[in-house]
Amino acid sequence: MVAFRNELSLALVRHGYAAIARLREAGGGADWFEARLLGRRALVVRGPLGVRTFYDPDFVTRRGAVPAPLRLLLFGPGTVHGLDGVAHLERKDLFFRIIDDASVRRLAALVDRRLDEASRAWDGAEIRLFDELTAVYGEAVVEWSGIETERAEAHRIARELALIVDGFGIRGTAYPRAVLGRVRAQLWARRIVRETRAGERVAPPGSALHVIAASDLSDTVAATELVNVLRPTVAVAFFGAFAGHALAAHPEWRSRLADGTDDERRAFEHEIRRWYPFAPLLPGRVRRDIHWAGGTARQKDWIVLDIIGTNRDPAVWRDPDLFEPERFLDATGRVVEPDVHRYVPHGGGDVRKGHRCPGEPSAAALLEVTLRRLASIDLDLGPGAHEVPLRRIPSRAPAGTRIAAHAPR
Ligand code: HEM
Repeated sequence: MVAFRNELSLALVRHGYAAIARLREAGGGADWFEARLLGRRALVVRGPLGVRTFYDPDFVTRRGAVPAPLRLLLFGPGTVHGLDGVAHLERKDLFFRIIDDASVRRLAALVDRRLDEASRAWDGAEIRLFDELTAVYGEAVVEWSGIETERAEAHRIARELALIVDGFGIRGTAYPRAVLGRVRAQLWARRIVRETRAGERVAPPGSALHVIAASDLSDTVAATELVNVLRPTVAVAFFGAFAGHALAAHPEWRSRLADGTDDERRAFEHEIRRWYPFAPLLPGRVRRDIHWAGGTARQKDWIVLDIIGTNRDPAVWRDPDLFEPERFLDATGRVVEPDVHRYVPHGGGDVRKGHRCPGEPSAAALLEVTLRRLASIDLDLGPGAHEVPLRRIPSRAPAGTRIAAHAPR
């Protein structure tokens, strides 16, 4: 039993998002501490120095960093996430060619239009916000990606993609359902890529499908990367549902978000991604010995970046456990963009050089338009929906609870 005492995978199963904090407390409370992951030594780090170390390619590699059951489920075969060095930068460039300021604006406009349409049907109804947003984001991103398809088909694929993300905690029935979702989404994407390459389907120049189909990736890897654009965009629905929760919990912000400045919406959006739980950690493998106050992490040991602990690091954030969007506003009401080594819901460091998420601008833009729409609707959380579930990974708010929505003002 003693051998399992500080085994992170077991702690995650037992304590969900509180796992790392509990192991840290049990080990004396230091920012960096030693644990075990899948039976091997793991250095768990948080805070700015932890982020710098985790993203230093001299010390950390991503090869073999994500265990296969999770890697194949979440990211797919041959994905950008597991590449290092030049191969990684070349693959990453594919995503920068797809996601730029103009394309993010286009995606946000598509989402805004569909949200407007969908929210009119919510009048007086009880809706599941997560499901509604999955459909809205899914339909928008399928169109934005240059994939022509029926609305019902876009909704079906959006549900598969949401299932994949819902299973990343690798627990209970969510995991096998997620695996089925991955298989179906992967086959669908491979068919789309093949049809495009065969000239049977036309993708608008510059669209995700066009860029990916024109690449020299195999059909399977091209399908993987197409899903790596679609899946995480649908996954913004996890934060979108939290946005509904945050608005219900902080009604004093509603008029500021419906009619206020872009800066206020952006500050609120930043705080949602800092405060609400989604990805709990990132795993890497030590490439070169890391000497730290508690010892030495050796080659092939795990290194784990504590995302939640960094986003709530008391050495960085004032009252880190309070939900306070004002922390991202300066005295003149302008938004203060968070530091890339202190704010890591999408990973940290330089997005161009490391593995940080290239889709962060899309996620932020989607959340901002969602906040503006939701702020003009009455959202009543059902009984029991005020707690954010922290045992289950990924958490969802408000899990399975209905929200009474009323017509836009
Ligand atoms: C809910 C919203 C999202 C969250 C919380 C999120 C989070 C993350 C995290 C934590 C990483 C890993 C960073 C690392 O390994 O250092 C990542 C990587 C990635 N994300 Fe996102 N992401 C989101 C949305 C998006 C969107 C909308 C896209 C694309 C349109 C996207 C595409 C990617 C890709 C391609 C990578 C791999 C980057 C690499 O390995 O270099 N993500 N994301």
